[in-house]
Amino acid sequence: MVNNPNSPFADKAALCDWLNQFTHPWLVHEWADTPGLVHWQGDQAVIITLPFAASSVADALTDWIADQQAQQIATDLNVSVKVRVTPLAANDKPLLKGVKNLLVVSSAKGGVGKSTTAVNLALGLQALGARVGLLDADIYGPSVPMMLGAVDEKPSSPDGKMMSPVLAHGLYTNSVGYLVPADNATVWRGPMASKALSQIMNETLWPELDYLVVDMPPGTGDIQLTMAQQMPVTGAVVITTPQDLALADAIKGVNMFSKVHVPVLGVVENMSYHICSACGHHEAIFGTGGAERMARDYAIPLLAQVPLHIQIRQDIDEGTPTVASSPDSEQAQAYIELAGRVASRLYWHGQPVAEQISIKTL
Ligand SMILES: Nc1ncnc2c1ncn2[C@@H]1O[C@H](COP(=O)(O)OP(=O)(O)OP(=O)(O)O)[C@@H](O)[C@H]1O
Repeated sequence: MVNNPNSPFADKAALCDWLNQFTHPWLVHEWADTPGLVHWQGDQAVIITLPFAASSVADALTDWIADQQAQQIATDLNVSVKVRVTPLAANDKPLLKGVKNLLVVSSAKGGVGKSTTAVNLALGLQALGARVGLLDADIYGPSVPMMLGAVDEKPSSPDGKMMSPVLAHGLYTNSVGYLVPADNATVWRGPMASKALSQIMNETLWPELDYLVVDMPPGTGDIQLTMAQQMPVTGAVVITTPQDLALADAIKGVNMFSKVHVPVLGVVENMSYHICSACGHHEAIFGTGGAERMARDYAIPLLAQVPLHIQIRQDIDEGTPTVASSPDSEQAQAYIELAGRVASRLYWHGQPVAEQISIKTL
């Protein structure tokens, strides 16, 4: 109960009622009532902490409050809005040391744009104010070093045991591609591939990260299943393309995660429609409606429809992914929007864990 007679609100519930008038697609109805988000001791200082990558929401909320105060509402309060990502429980496994949330990006078949999406999604989370790592676990086609323009980099190992990730475009990254030339990795099979994978998974010394995005090998076989089972995964995103066959495969991907109790956040339809680089015209070259139908029939959220755009391919081939090179473009905004949806769904459907007990070694 707040007893300050000068306060515009009788108590915290009244303060939260006021804040709940601010709405955003990434916030739930009556978001301000969520424990831990609004701090107010009854004095003039109110601190709002958004618990997932959402700096654009923080900016919009700050503007809304300024607007309200310009209308003489709550003028006595000094409200600050910040983002601090909350660690979430991951299928009963202890979190990776330093990593608050582990997000896997997967596809049932190769070539659908899984790595391109993983890289731009990681950069999108970063654009929303998070500290992000990217683990390239695609041992058969480790493309992350090339996509980040870091093929000549190598992780350092100050203690001769653990690897320090390579920093590229602000992302902390590791990949078997840094350890062996990309051409060799594609011929790896069985034990060699598993050994390389367990090495980068267990011997990387991640700094404090809000999100670690893992680019999985394509497919729904044993190796993917084992990985999904062994990692402390907070949520999975499945990438597909609009063709009927790819959509049918995406269901396999969703089912694989369900088997090992990993929550699937939803599906991304990549190359959903073509944007002409000359005139900006949108054309649905593979037809429309398939992903929406699948989402409806199988109750899987459709997280984003990413356009097919020549610039996405050119940027990533040059090692400067679109979200890093032209963050204001329509294509980059599609990835940033995806990142916000992923981060918000992860939080609102997740189970927060206390930070001091969450950080354990695997
Ligand atoms: N939305 C897009 N617009 C234009 N080009 C794209 C888009 N998404 C992916 N690409 C291009 O398609 C090709 C395949 O993409 P990518 O390597 O990301 O697929 P993948 O599913 O990770 O493949 P793999 O199974 O080999 O790992 C790349 O050349 C990439 O630049």
